[in-house]
Amino acid sequence: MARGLRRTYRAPDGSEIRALDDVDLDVQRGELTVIAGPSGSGKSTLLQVLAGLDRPDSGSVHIGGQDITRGGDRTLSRMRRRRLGFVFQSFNLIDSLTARENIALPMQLDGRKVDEARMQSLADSLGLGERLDHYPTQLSGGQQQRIAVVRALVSDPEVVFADEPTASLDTQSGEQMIATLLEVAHHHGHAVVAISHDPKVEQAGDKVYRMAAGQLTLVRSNEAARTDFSPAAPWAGQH
Ligand SMILES: Nc1ncnc2c1ncn2[C@@H]1O[C@H](COP(=O)(O)OP(=O)(O)OP(=O)(O)O)[C@@H](O)[C@H]1O
Repeated sequence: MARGLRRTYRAPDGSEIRALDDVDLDVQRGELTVIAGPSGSGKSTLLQVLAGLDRPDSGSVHIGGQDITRGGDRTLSRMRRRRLGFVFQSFNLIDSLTARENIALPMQLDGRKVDEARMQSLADSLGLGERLDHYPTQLSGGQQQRIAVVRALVSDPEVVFADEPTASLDTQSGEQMIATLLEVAHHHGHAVVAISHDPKVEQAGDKVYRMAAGQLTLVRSNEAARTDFSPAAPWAGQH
């Protein structure tokens, strides 16, 4: 996915900060990839570059055969809307819209029609099938998160990025979120990339990398993780 990424910032005293120092990364469908590491090690910079929200000084990021570090801003934002899904720390649900309307909104803003059957089957598989016509305030914190996950998945993205997905959650909701991300990777067959400080997220990862001073090292790879990935799922294998 990413090769030779470098991103340098200039500190106020004029010195260079290597936020990304020759980073390579491959992510696989059907796997939860976790990027851990201390504050300031470069995790957010990496996520931003992988998701096309920031450009590296050098190196490449390929998503679906396209190098997203090339091309103009419009191409980039279209690629982001069509090929990537995001689960942020705050779920950014709109209280005046139902769950169904919240899920549909990003695709509607992009001028696309939502596949209602896909939405329903994602919601069913995350235990939200009966809740799509509820408003966010009528849902528990855990259910709200899962709405945000369905919203990230409904456009069938190639990669789903999760930025500190458990940071704002209590222990139980955090555990539910981890189970949901694993379900999304293992059962729905998406590539899920989470950056996190949370040891429980790190423990759950199929592949775990650690960032330190802008360098990325693989610390664990669990090859058995993908055995329950079902290519027969209706949303799999369409890329
Ligand atoms: N816009 C910027 N200008 C200057 N330096 C920056 C900028 N953004 C990040 N940095 C520096 O780059 C390094 C990596 O920052 P980054 O935010 O990627 O780390 P992080 O691992 O995500 O940290 P945290 O876990 O605290 O969010 C840090 O030393 C940071 O101070």
